[in-house]
Amino acid sequence: MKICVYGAGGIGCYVGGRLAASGSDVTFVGRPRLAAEVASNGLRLTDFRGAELRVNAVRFEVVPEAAAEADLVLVTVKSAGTATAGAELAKVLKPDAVVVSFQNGLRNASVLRAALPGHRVVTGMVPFNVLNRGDGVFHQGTEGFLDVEPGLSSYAPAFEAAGLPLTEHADMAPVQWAKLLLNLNNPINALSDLPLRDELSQRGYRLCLAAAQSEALVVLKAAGIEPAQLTAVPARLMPRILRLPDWLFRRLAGRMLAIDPLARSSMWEDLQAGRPTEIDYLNGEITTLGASLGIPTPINTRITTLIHQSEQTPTPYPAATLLHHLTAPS
Ligand SMILES: NC(=O)C1=CN([C@@H]2O[C@H](COP(=O)(O)OP(=O)(O)OC[C@H]3O[C@@H](n4cnc5c(N)ncnc54)[C@H](OP(=O)(O)O)[C@@H]3O)[C@@H](O)[C@H]2O)C=CC1
Ligand SMILES: CC(C)(CO)C(=O)C(=O)O
Repeated sequence: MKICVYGAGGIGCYVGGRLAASGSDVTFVGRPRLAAEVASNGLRLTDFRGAELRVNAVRFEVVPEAAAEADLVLVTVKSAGTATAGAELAKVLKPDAVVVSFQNGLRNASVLRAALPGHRVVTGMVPFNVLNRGDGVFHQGTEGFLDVEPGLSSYAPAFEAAGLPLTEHADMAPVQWAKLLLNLNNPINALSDLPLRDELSQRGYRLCLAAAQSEALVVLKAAGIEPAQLTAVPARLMPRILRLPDWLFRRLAGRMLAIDPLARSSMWEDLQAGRPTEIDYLNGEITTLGASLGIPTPINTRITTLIHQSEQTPTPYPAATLLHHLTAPS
C-alpha cells in the first residue's frame, strides 16, 4: 500500500512522517525549499508529551508525477491551493487511488471531488496543532486523533500503527462546522502574535473569540446546523466560558490552556511566511452563510478585513485594541 502526502507542510510532514516512521510506504510531494530542508535533516517529529520520532530516509519529491503510484493520497495543501492540487492529481493518479482531504474549512473535499471524478474522495479533519519549527522538525502541540468519513477501513491499521487512529463519522458536516468554530480563533491568534496558550490566557482575546463564535452560532442556528461536540465544553456554551474572568477561566476551563507553549495557529504561520491565509475559508464561511440568511456578521467581517490587511503588512494587535476594532460601533 503506497501513501502519498500531497502538499507536504506542517500537517503533511507530521501525519505522513508518523506513517513512515511506523513502516508505511510514504512519498511526500511539496515545495523545493522544504525538500532541501528534509534532504539535509530528515524529519524529526516531536509532541507535547515529549515523544520524538526520527525518519531519516524520506522520499520528498517536488513534482505531481510522484503521486502516480499512490493507493492513498492525503491532501494537505492550504484551502486556496486545493483546486490546483486537484487538477495536478487528476493528470497522474491511478484510477482506483483514494483521496483524503485533511484540511480545515468546509469545501475542500467537494473541490477535490469536482477535480477528480471517478475517485473516492474522503473528508477528513485534523484536530491537533502542528508547528513547523524548521530544519525538518514538526511539533504536535495539542491532543486529538483524526476524524474521517467511512471508507478508509483498509488503511485504518496503518494509521493505528502510526499512533493516529481514525475515528469514523457517517456525516462529517457537523464535525467540520465544529472545527470551523474552533478555527475562528486562528485569526485572533495570528493578530495577537502570541502562542495559543498566552493568547487564550488573556480575557481580552477570549472576548474577541467569544464575539466571533456567538455571531457564528446565531447564523448556524438559523441555518439549522448543529455542530458536533469536539471539546469538553459543547460549542454552544463555549462563548460563555470564554467570557469568564481569567482566574475563573483558569479554574473551570484549565484544560483549554493545556496547550504546548510553542503552539500557534496555522494562520499565524501563514502571516509570518507572507502567504495568503485561509481567512475567507473560515470566518468568510460565516459571513457568506449569514448573508444568505439576511443575518449581519460584522465581527467576522471585521476580522476578515484585519487579516487581509495583515497579509499586506503584518500588524500585531494588543487584546484591548483588537476588541475595540471588532466591537466599536461603525
Ligand atoms: N498547521 C496546523 O496546526 C493545522 C492545520 N490544519 C489544516 O491543514 C491544512 C494544511 O495546513 P498546514 O500543513 O499548516 O499548511 P502548510 O502551508 O504548512 O503546508 C502545505 C504545503 O503544501 C505546499 N503546496 C501547496 N500546493 C502545492 C502543490 N500543488 N504541490 C505541492 N505542494 C504544494 C505549500 O507550499 P506553498 O506555501 O508554496 O503553497 C506548503 O508547503 C490547512 O487546511 C490547515 O488549515 C488543520 C489542523 C491543524
Ligand atoms: C489546531 C488548530 C485548531 C489550532 O492550531 C488549527 O486547526 C489550526 O491551527 O489551523
